[in-house]
Amino acid sequence: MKETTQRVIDQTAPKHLVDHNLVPEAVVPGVIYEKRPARNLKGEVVPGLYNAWIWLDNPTQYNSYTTDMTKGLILAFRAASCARDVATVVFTAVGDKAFCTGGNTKEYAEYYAGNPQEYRQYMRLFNDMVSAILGCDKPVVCRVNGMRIGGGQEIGMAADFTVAQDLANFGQAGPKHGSAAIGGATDFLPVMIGCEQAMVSGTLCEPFSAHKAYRLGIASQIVPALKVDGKFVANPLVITDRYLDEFGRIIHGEFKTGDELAAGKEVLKRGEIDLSLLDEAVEKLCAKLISTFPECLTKSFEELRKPKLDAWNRNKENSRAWLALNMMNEARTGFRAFNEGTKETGREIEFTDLRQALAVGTPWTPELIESLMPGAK
Ligand SMILES: CC(C)(COP(=O)(O)OP(=O)(O)OC[C@H]1O[C@@H](n2cnc3c(N)ncnc32)[C@H](O)[C@@H]1OP(=O)(O)O)[C@@H](O)C(=O)NCCC(=O)NCCSC(=O)C1=CCCCC1=O
Repeated sequence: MKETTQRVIDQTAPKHLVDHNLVPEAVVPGVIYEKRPARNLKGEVVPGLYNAWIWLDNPTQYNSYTTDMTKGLILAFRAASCARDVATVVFTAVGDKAFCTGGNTKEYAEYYAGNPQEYRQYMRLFNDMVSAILGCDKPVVCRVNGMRIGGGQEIGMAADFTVAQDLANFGQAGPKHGSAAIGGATDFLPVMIGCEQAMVSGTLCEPFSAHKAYRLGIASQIVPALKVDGKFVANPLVITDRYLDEFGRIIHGEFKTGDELAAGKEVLKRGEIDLSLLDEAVEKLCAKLISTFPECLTKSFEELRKPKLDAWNRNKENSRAWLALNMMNEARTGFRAFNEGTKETGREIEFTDLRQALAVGTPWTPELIESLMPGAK
């Protein structure tokens, strides 16, 4: 820093700063709040400036968020938002398998199933968590370290930027597990990728590869993460070397099938995952962001958030009410099926059995739900 600027700081900066945060410090298991020194475009540390790295830390359950973790995230985003010395928030998770696969299905199945008034309270926290991301006073970069599914995709899309390692898949799970993707996905997806592809993602629950997410506009950058024989290679399970098939359909970013897939799996087995390029890309983006006027940057991202924020604010209260009541039947069934099922029995219900029962007017009774559980005779 120039000496003259330092002198002005010494003479005019207040000796005591008012704390605008709600709580002095929040330590919630499952969420890590870390301040890392910010770097400039040359990669040098900038003294006195930081990026707040907010980590989901529940890797054995694919970084799904529990009720306590939603509280931790609200507080962490609030802390980062208020911290004068924090320039950018990096929102990420521990490990290389998952960024987040949404709400904790064990908690959903064992506590909230059949308990709509409790789930309604939970949804207040969930909504506040999404709003805390969308309302953060700092730009938010989602560092996608692994799959981003269900509510994980929703809180990830609430961020301003998505930078992903290319083995990560992106998608929704709701209609397969007894929910609707109305925790943000139905608000954000149409404005981010258009109504048709949003419909595909939000209803069919077939994940997009990172390459497809990048092409459609869910991610602004993807980087390779698999190292084979010391060299980074693109996700070998995905078509990345050609754009069109013989009929002119886009196949770039689609998952490989058949022999090509089998060969891809062999490559995957031989490799090791290295997220250093992901970290480099995230640091570079953070460096670009601090190389701007702070208020002009803030005004810019506040305006650019509006299409997502408007849709979210329009729908979030109704969505909360609907999701609470849905815990009485479809969520109660779907989340229990995922929680109680196994690889052998499957973790989803036989959807056509339920549809056949409802088609002849069968009411939702505990017996109907039991009969639908995977493995039920
Ligand atoms: C498709 C999957 C994401 C990944 O599948 P796969 O790669 O086959 O891994 P699994 O063996 O299924 O998972 C590994 C272990 O992690 C546990 N796990 C995974 N996700 C969760 C979760 N969300 N909560 C708790 N535990 C989870 C899994 O049980 C495995 O552990 P185990 O001990 O059993 O070996 C697949 O995992 C999957 O579909 N996961 C569930 C996705 C999901 O349904 N999420 C909730 C969606 S709904 C939601 O998030 C909502 C948000 C707010 C609004 C309302 C709402 O519904």
